[in-house]
Formats: sequence, structure tokens, C-alpha cells
Amino acid sequence: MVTLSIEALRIDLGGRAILHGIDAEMRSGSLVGVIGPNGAGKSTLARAVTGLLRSSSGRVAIDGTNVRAFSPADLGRRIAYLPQGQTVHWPLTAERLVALGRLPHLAPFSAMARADRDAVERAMARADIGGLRDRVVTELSGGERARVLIARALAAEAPVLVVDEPLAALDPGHQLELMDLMRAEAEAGTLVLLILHDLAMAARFCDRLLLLHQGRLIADGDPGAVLIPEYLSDCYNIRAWTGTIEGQAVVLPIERSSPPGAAKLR
Ligand SMILES: Nc1ncnc2c1ncn2[C@@H]1O[C@H](COP(=O)(O)OP(=O)(O)OP(=O)(O)O)[C@@H](O)[C@H]1O
Repeated sequence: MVTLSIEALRIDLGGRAILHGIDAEMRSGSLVGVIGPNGAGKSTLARAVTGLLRSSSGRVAIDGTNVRAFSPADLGRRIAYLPQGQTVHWPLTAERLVALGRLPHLAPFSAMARADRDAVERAMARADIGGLRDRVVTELSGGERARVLIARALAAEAPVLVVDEPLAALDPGHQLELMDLMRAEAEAGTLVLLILHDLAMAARFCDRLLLLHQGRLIADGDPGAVLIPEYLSDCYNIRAWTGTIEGQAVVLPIERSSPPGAAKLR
């Protein structure tokens, strides 16, 4: 069981505040979605959680220890991170790329042990990329490569998994498969922090949503409590239909709504 605490976190970049005093606590076994419009600070939060950014004040801690206090390998065993829109420049096979996910577990210059090879196999099976094993990743389609990168993150078998907008390159079937996989990871005990633009997927699969807007945490709670007309209008400038179809939550943007106080164009 791990506890990830974001405590009064403030991040400044380029001389301005990007995140303003974010507070949230999360535990193993949950699928937490981070949503918010472009530029809200979602990726910045992911980079702070994974120890890549120094906070101006406040901190992110795992079980009480500041993430910035861990060595890279120690932190890599605790948090697996798949950044947004990752590109792969080296012509590695998919299997070799997934194996890179085991690096935090290896002593310098040492070969993978049986346990590492087993973890790579498990990750490839969970991401359903066994058929791509020997393919060169630079020759894969965008969606195939995205699934290989998910497998690399899974191979770390870290208790915390942070994935930044993984759905963009995937077709609808693979989007549902990926969300099922993230759900299964959470049910198996991982704390999954998932940055998402797709509000319907967020509503349907996440246990909890953090809604960011202009670097502030506007709402934190059940999807039903966060995806309400007031927040959707204030943060995204949209009016949306929310409801259920065949028992599944659906959020369907209908039209742009005017920002508060703005004159209507029509
Ligand atoms: N290194 C940087 N220096 C200055 N400003 C930055 C830097 N990185 C990000 N920002 C700014 O911080 C704000 C938040 O960026 P961030 O990437 O966290 O947003 P986001 O919510 O992930 O957006 P998107 O949905 O578009 O990916 C943006 O205004 C961005 O321009």
C-alpha cells in the first residue's frame, strides 16, 4: 500500500506560477483521472509527481518521503511514468523497448535476471503486444507504438503508474482496451494517475477525478460530482450532455458556452 500526497504544491516555470497550491492525497488501488483544458497544468502536475520538477513551495511525497529525495532508480521502482506523445528514436524491437522499463531494477551494467524477463513478458501480455515483439518500434503505427510504450511503463511493476494522455493515438477499440487495462491495474493494487482529455472515458472508468483549471484544483471527487454543468462551463467553456447509455456514463459536448460575463456572439 502506498500513499501519494501532493501538499500545497506550487510550481513556477518561466517566471510564472503554473500550479498554485495543489493538495490531494491518493492511495493504492485507485484510478485517478486528471482532467482540465489545454494549459491547465496537468502535464506539469505529472512531471512534479514524478520528481522531474522542483517545487517552489509544497511537495509531492510517497509514504511521507519527498519524491525529490529518492535516487532516480529508487524513484523509478516506485513510480512508472509515460509522458505525453513520447517518440522513439532508436530502431529497437518492441521487446527490447519494453525491457527498458526494467532499468530501475538493474544494477549498473548488469543483465536482466529471470524476474526481470518475467516482468517484461507480463507487461507485453497485459498490453497485448505479444504479436509486435520482434517488430522495430520506429516502423510501428502510432497506435501500436503507444501500446508498446504502455507495456514499457507496466514492465517497471511500480506501485504508482502515471500516464499522460495515452488515448490520442488509439482507435476506439484500443482506447477501451487501454482504459480496461488501467482499471485492471488499479484493481490489482496499483495507484494509477491518468491524464485524460476524453471526459466520457474519465467518467466511465475513473474512481476519482481531479479537475485543474489555470493551475488550480477546481474539483476533486467522484466523476459524477466533478463533471457537472457549472464546472464544464467554467473550465472548458462547454455545455455538455451527461447521462448514461446502457449503464455506462456518457459525456457529450454539445456546444461552446460563453465564458462568464462575455457577450453572446449570436
Ligand atoms: N518549461 C516551461 N516554461 C514556461 N512555461 C511552461 C513550461 N512548461 C509548461 N509551461 C506552461 O504551463 C502551462 C501548463 O502547461 P501543461 O503542459 O502542464 O498543461 P496541460 O494541462 O498538460 O495542457 P495540454 O492539455 O495542452 O497538454 C501552460 O501555459 C504552458 O505554456
